[in-house]
Amino acid sequence: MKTICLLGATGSIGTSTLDIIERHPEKYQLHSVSGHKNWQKMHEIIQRFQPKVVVMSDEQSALTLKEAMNDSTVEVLTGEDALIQIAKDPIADTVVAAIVGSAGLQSSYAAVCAGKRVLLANKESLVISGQLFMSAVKKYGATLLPVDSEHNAIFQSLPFDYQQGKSGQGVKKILLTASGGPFLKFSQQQLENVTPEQAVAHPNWSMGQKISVDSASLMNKGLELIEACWLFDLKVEDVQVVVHPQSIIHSMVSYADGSVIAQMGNPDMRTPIAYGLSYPERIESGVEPLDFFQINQLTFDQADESRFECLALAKQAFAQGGIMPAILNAANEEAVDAFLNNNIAFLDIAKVVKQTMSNIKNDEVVSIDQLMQVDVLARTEAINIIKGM
Ligand SMILES: NC(=O)C1=CN([C@@H]2O[C@H](COP(=O)(O)OP(=O)(O)OC[C@H]3O[C@@H](n4cnc5c(N)ncnc54)[C@H](OP(=O)(O)O)[C@@H]3O)[C@@H](O)[C@H]2O)C=CC1
Ligand SMILES: CC(=O)[C@@H](O)[C@H](O)COP(=O)(O)O
Ligand SMILES: [Mn+2]
Repeated sequence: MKTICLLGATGSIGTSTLDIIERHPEKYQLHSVSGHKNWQKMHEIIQRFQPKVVVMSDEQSALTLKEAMNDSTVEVLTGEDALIQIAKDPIADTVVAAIVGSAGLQSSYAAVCAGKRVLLANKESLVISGQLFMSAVKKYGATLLPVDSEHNAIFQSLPFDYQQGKSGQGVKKILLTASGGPFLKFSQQQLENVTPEQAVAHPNWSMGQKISVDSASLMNKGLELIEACWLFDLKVEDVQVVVHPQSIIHSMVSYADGSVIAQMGNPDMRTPIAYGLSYPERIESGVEPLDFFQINQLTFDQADESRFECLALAKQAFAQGGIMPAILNAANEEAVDAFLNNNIAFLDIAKVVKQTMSNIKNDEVVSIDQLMQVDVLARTEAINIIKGM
């Protein structure tokens, strides 16, 4: 029996994880959960799963939840310290890190430092703090299992020794697939007028708002490229983005002998989550197997970085190193939020990120605390840029 701490239980990944846990009550027990503001959904989760500890990181939502509950056996906590507390609590052996954005960094890092089995959905953790994060995985003997569909696919397509941290093994290139998002075929002129509603309507995946906008701008692919480099000890040149609009192949590994191994499946996050929960075994996930006679075609193309500048900006930030990826990430989070609130246009997202990156001087990474300060600084800068637009 595995005992689970689920960070970001009220979100899209959280919901898919709960579905898997519910399918296998003999294998998984939910010990602790976190949400931020959605106390109604958390109330339902408590009734369904009866976790022992609940964190609502937003204080007012924690109070409202407490008032709505009459079950005193559940402990309701609030704040960042409480998130870290459940992430490193020895009772849970497995932590699913599914908070969105830099808000998820400290708790996922705490889980790694506690030597947990960590199912990482929060790609921003690796973008911001890749070096520190991966060093901590080694130092504290954590088991890091990527949940992001592409990285999970790469992990599944790598040889066992590579999965255990021994790079080489005849691996030549990683082919990171990208759907291209809802605006794949849009001209530059059409991109000027797209709305938040259009941006969050991903053609293949049902996801939270922030990652959906990132997919539409291709920032998601930029973040994933950085994520892949840290996870699999690669250089940017080792990773090729391949636009594959059907999202059937979730990524591939190309080998020295000419073999290319791909992981395929219907686009449903329950597959990588089930894989992470049961690794190295496999369990039922509720996802229908692919029906090859229903698939019309699988197509592939290059990514267009002139129309989707965010991908190029992410590559630049990673090449510059230091705190620059943290600056990129923070600026992007603010810009996406402003776009979703109709305060800036879609194409302004890249402008805000680019300007923030050039306004803040790069520096060496020292600690997670320093990176959290950089996050605040870059957000302040990005907000000023947004106000001036
Ligand atoms: N959805 C997907 O298919 C995929 C997601 N990912 C990654 O997984 C992560 C989660 O994505 P997704 O589930 O789509 O996102 P959602 O927006 O659906 O859910 C986000 C979760 O984080 C919580 N949260 C939001 N803000 C804060 C905060 N400031 N402090 C603490 N918790 C907070 C939310 O709480 P509440 O709702 O209660 O306010 C919710 O539980 C992201 O990093 C994303 O990039 C990766 C691959 C695929
Ligand atoms: C499901 C998942 O992992 C998302 O990150 C997905 O990859 C988004 O798709 P694109 O960014 O390729 O549009
Ligand atoms: Mn992905």
